[in-house]
Amino acid sequence: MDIRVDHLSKGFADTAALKDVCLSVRSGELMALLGPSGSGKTTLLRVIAGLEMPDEGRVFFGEEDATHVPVQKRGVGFVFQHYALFRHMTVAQNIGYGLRVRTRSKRPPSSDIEARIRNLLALVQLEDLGARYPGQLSGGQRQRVALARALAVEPRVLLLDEPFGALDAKVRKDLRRWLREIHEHTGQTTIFVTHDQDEALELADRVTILKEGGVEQTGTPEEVHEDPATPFVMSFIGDTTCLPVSTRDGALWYDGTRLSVAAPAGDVQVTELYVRPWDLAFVKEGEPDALAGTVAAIRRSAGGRRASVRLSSGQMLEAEISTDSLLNAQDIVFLRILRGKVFRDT
Ligand SMILES: Nc1ncnc2c1ncn2[C@@H]1O[C@H](COP(=O)(O)OP(=O)(O)OP(=O)(O)O)[C@@H](O)[C@H]1O
Repeated sequence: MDIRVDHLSKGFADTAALKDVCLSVRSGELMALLGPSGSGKTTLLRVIAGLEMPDEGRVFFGEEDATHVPVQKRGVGFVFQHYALFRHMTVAQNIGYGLRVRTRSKRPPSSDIEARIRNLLALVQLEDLGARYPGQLSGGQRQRVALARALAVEPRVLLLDEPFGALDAKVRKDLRRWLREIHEHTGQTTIFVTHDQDEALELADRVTILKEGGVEQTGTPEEVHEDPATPFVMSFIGDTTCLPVSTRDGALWYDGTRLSVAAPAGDVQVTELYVRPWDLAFVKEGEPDALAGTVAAIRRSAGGRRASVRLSSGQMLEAEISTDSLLNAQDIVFLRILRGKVFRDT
């Protein structure tokens, strides 16, 4: 089931939570909604679910205009950060609940429900825990039960709002991998809210980045990482240093040094160059395009090691260094910018 959101706006009192949001989620796709706190991710998910009515715009489920279809009739499955399982019911009863409460005409036979529960327990790798109560499970196991329960009713779309948000980092990582595997197995159209860039990039087929209620960019993890559409996306996805630069003689200049990064075409005079830590090279003194600086600190980062370099202008620049680098704090270094991004309207 593909989902389309067309020019959606939603306000609360004096807050514009969503501003003219357009979004298409393809059938079978895992789409992440990524953005900082308050950017409108949950509101967008709730409007898609039918838990919130938009002020303007429409929501389509396939060809059907679902904007005014009540939540119970949309065929959506939810998992929230703190998903309340029924404490007095076993895991198996929790998973089967949505099927058992159906009206008689729509309820599958009991043996089919039992078989479905067994399949779902296997899918979420909790085969042996069907008889336990939620209070006897870890947080990660509980979220897996919540997902099985959401899948039990065969929803047209699965909506996940920071489902692993309350769990510790190691469990989160395991569950991420696991969710990806489940998704590959079920092919269920899924929309996933997170404020964690790594989670979005690792899990999703495509990512939509929201800022202040508006869509900044939708693209594959590679697209938003390698070709960010706006300075916000560039800074939000991965570390970035922003340098004020000017254009002269068809080149970019920073603090009197002509850089070897190509200047944008057109008449941009003063602009900003966004540089990733891994798009810098340490070079020898005297190279014409090298920026001189002093290493202020060296620290570990997720992928290796980073040097914080104070350029002679006073500006700090983050540069990736090899794990066997002999660089020390206070060393004088020379950096060449290999690659950077200039946005036209900054
Ligand atoms: N029920 C509500 N009443 C008033 N304001 C609301 C309500 N729900 C959301 N908002 C406001 O709308 C904006 C978007 O909120 P939303 O929860 O969608 O953001 P979010 O990106 O999901 O944030 P977080 O990551 O912190 O959950 C925020 O400014 C929030 O304060």
